[in-house]
Amino acid sequence: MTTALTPPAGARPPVRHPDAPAPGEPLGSHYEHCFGCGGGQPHGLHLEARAEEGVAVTAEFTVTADHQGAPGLAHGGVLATALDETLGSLGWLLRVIAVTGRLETDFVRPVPVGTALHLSAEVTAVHGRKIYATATGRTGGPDGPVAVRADALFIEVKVDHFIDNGRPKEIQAAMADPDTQRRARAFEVNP
Ligand SMILES: CCCCCCCCCCCC(=O)SCCNC(=O)CCNC(=O)[C@H](O)C(C)(C)COP(=O)(O)OP(=O)(O)OC[C@H]1O[C@@H](n2cnc3c(N)ncnc32)[C@H](O)[C@@H]1OP(=O)(O)O
Repeated sequence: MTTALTPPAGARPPVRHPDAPAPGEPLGSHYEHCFGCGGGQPHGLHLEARAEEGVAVTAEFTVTADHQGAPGLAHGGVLATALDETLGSLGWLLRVIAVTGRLETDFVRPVPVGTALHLSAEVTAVHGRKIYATATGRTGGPDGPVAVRADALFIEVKVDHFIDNGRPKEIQAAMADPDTQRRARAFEVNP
């Protein structure tokens, strides 16, 4: 792991927000057209995450033929996306909006099409806007062998990050999303 992913002296343990969803509760999608979790992406991962105790989540995603790199095997970038999405959903337990600054991934075993990847992620430390987190993806069940793992640094941002950088068409549509939980996750967690 690079030094950029080692929490500095003065980093603190994460604090679960009092309004975080209860352990076992599904987090839902933060954006209909998110490639990781959105229902509106036919070839997306449709990853479903739920809250765990502490500042942790678990999630599943099944590798389909749309996700291949080598014949019959998941593309590494797709697996990194699954880790990134799972890690990204941790922000909802802290009630902050955060984007990936750095994602360092180990690909330990190939993951065949048809495999359900069992992901788990947790925040390990927080230092100012920097959120340090780690994730694993296992095959064969939540206690199966590790196929992929990642360490990551997320950076807390304000909603302006999306307003200033996203395309107005999608931003306006997302802000008018009638799904209030999804809109809250995307934009209203830390106004
Ligand atoms: C609509 C739905 C919404 C819902 C949102 C949820 C989306 C979930 C999707 C899954 C997650 C994603 O893929 S998110 C998409 C992929 N990620 C992105 O597009 C981010 C692109 N990068 C950026 O926009 C920017 O670089 C930021 C915001 C990350 C940082 O810029 P900044 O705000 O100007 O902050 P900056 O001063 O540079 O950095 C703050 C501190 O973090 C450190 N830092 C920053 N980047 C790194 C790095 N790569 N490696 C090490 N350290 C770093 C700096 O050294 C500094 O430390 P110090 O000096 O304080 O010590």
